[in-house]
Amino acid sequence: MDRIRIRGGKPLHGAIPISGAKNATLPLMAAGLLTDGPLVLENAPDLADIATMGALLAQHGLTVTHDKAARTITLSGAATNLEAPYDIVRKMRASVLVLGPLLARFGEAKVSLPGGCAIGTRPVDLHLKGLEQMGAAIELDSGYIHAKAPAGGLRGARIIFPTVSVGATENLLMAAALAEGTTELVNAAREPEIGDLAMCLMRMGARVEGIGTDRLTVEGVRSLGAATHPIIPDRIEAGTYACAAAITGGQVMLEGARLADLGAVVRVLRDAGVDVAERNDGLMVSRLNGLHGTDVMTEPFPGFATDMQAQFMALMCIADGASMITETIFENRFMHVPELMRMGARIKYHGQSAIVRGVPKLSGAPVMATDLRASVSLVLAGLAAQGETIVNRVYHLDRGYEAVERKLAAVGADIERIGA
Ligand SMILES: CC(=O)N[C@H]1[C@@H](OP(=O)(O)OP(=O)(O)OC[C@H]2O[C@@H](n3ccc(=O)[nH]c3=O)[C@H](O)[C@@H]2O)O[C@H](CO)[C@@H](O)[C@@H]1O
Ligand SMILES: C=C(OP(=O)(O)O)C(=O)O
Repeated sequence: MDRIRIRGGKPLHGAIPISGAKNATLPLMAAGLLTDGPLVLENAPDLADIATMGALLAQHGLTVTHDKAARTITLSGAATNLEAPYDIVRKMRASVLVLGPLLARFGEAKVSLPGGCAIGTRPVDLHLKGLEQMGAAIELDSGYIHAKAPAGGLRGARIIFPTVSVGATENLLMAAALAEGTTELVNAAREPEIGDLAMCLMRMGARVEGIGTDRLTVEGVRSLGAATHPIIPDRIEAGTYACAAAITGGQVMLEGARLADLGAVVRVLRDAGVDVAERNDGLMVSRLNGLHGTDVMTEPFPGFATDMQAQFMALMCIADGASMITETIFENRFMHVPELMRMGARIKYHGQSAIVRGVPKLSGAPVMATDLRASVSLVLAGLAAQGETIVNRVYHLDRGYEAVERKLAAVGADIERIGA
C-alpha cells in the first residue's frame, strides 16, 4: 500500500493547477443515465472515485470513456441493468445518485443502501421521501432500496427539505428533470456543484429555474439529449492548497480557482491572516506574517464547508492563540485530531467542537487517517512540521486529490510517494 513521505519546513512558491471538482463530476456522471447522450464532460479529474462511478455506470449498461489526456469523460447509451450493487455502492456513497435518474427514466431501480461511513451515519431518508412525494413506491429489503415509479412516470411535487442536503437536492433535481409537471425544491442546497449539475441538465434540454438559490423549480420534459459540459474547478482542492500555502508561509497561485465558489472559506482564511487575492486566472494566496487563531463552524454553502474543516484545523495548529472549530454536518468528522496531536498539536474536543491551541512548531511523525479530508490535513501538517512525516493509507487521498504529491512537489514541497 502506498504511503506519502514529507520532509517539512519548505515554504511553497509557484502555481498549482486546480482540477475539475470531484463532487461536481460524480453527480454529472450520474446524469448520464438520463439521456442516450453522448454526454461529454470536460475538465474531468483523474481520481479513484471517478473510476468507481465509471465502473458503476458501465455495469448499468452505459458506455463510459475517460480520455485522461483530453480530460474528458463521455457517457452514452441507455441503462440495461437497473441495479446498483452493494460492492460498488459501499466503496463510494455518491453511488446513491443513480437512484433518481434510473427511476425517472426507466421507472424502476434497485440500489444498495449506502450505509454510514467513517465520518458519520449519513442517512438517505430525504432522498427517499422526496421520491415518494413524486409518486414512487419505495421498499427497503435486504440492504437494498427497491423503487418503482407510478404508471406514467414520476410526477412533479413541492418538496420542502427539513435540512439542507446536497445529495438529496442532486438526486431529486435529476429525477425532476424527466418527471411529469413541475417540481419545486424548497430549502435546496446551494453548493456550486448543484449549480453545475443544473447547468448541465439545462444543456441537455432540462428546464430549471432558481439556480444558485435555495428554491429550484424544474419543469419536467419528456427526454433529454446530448450535451457537452465543462466541469467547475474543485473549490475544496483549491481551499486545501490555499491552506498549504498558508501553513508553510509561502505564496501560491491557484490556477482556475474561483473566489465565489469558496464561500465563507475565503473570509475565514483572511481573518486568520492569509492573503487571498482574486486574479483573472485564479487566486493568489500568500501568508507573510503570523496566523491568528480563528473560530469556525461548518455549515451548508455559502457557509464554511465541512470538507475544509480538517485542513483549516491543521492550519490553526500553528496559529497564535486558540480557535474553536465546530462541525455541524457530520457527527464524527474529527478523526484527524488524534493524529495531529501525535505531531505535537494541542487540541481538545468534546462533542461537535474542538479547541485548538496554537503551538510554534509541529513535529513530523508517522500518521494514519480514515477519510479523505482527514488524510490531506495530515499532509498539510507534514508540510509545516519539522522532520519527516509518513502518511499511511494514501488510497483515501487518491479518492479526491489528483496527483497530490506531484502538484505539491512542483511548488517546492519535499514530498514523495513511496511503496509499502
Ligand atoms: C450540507 C453539506 O455540507 N453537505 C456535504 C455532504 O454532502 P452529502 O450529500 O454527503 O450530505 P448531505 O448534504 O446530504 O448531508 C447534510 C446533512 O443532512 C443529513 N441528511 C442527509 C440526507 C438525508 O437523507 N438525511 C439526512 O439526515 C446528513 O446526515 C447531514 O447531517 O458531504 C459532502 C462530502 O463531504 C460535502 O461535499 C457536502 O458539502
Ligand atoms: C467525504 C467526501 O466524499 P464522500 O461524500 O464521497 O464520502 C468528501 O468529498 O470530502
